Amino acid sequence: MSFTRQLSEMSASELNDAIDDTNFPQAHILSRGRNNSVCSTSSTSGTSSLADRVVSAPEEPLPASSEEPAATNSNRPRLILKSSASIPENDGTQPLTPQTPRTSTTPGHENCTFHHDLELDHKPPTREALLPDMARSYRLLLGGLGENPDRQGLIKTPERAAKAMLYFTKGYDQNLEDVLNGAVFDEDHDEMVVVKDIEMFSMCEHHLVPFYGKVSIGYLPCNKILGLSKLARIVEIFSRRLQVQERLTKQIAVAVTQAVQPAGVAVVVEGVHMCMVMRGVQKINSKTVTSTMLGVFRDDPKTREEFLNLVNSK
Ligand SMILES: Nc1nc2c(ncn2[C@@H]2O[C@H](COP(=O)(O)OP(=O)(O)OP(=O)(O)O)[C@@H](O)[C@H]2O)c(=O)[nH]1
Ligand SMILES: [Zn+2]
Repeated sequence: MSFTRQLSEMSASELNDAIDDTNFPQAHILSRGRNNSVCSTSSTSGTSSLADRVVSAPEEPLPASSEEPAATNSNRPRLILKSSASIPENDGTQPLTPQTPRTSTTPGHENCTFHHDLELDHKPPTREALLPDMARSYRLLLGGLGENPDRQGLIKTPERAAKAMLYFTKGYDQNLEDVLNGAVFDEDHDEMVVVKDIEMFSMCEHHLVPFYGKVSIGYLPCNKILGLSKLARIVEIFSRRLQVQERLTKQIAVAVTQAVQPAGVAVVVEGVHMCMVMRGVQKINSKTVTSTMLGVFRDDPKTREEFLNLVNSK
């Protein structure tokens, strides 16, 4: 079973629950590199999902150290990444990109070539097969507004709107493995990588109106780097769905983790929610900032500060 399939098999809420307590490998299985950066020394490879990387926190106390981060003293239950699980090396027998059409192995979804993460309960085999039903719904909506769906200006609107909605949610049809396209490179580099101000357009799952903004992503590599554009593509996978900003932020962080197993990942999302601008409280200048800090970004204040300084610099 491929790495992506395993990631995909987690529902949004499972993913959310899992990440809430995610921490990176404990000090006893880590070697210290650059400053306080940490890389797993485990050579274990192979496939693993977040779910099967959940292990109990070690019984033995962590080594006392002045550098010991406060986060490791937390009493809350923790998910620990068991090893440096990675996308399987391509030994030449497996294509990097799955065959198309891709199908699901999940019962009831055998013919499905989209919704890899199964966030949606769906029947049609392709996204386009959704169009007629969606267009009918938009037509009803127009009627519900008191409009005449048959007047000239609106005649094609239901189909246009359906196509637009499919576009706004096209992330459901994407998966990490395809998007990465093998652009993960071995590189002896352990300095922070930051790509900031990546434009993001998403759809508020509560009101079905847009929220938009920018995403900044940082990671501290452990001998693997990611093609730079892939960070922006990861943002697309998860923003082009019905979302809440908090989940979007976490999903991006987890995907970067899955892609390159870094020592840490930091994601900051700054969003403007049209549901708060055009309606409701109508606060046109409010911005929502969410962040997910994993691994060394969570544990080491200096690393986190370095990232935030880079993100906030003009
Ligand atoms: N946490 C979070 N909340 C969001 C997001 N997008 C929209 N919301 C909120 O979802 C909530 C829905 O609240 P409800 O009271 O059920 O809906 P409502 O009556 O339309 O709420 P108002 O927006 O306050 O008018 C609102 O507070 C929205 O601001 C998001 O990305 N994250
Ligand atoms: Zn909303």
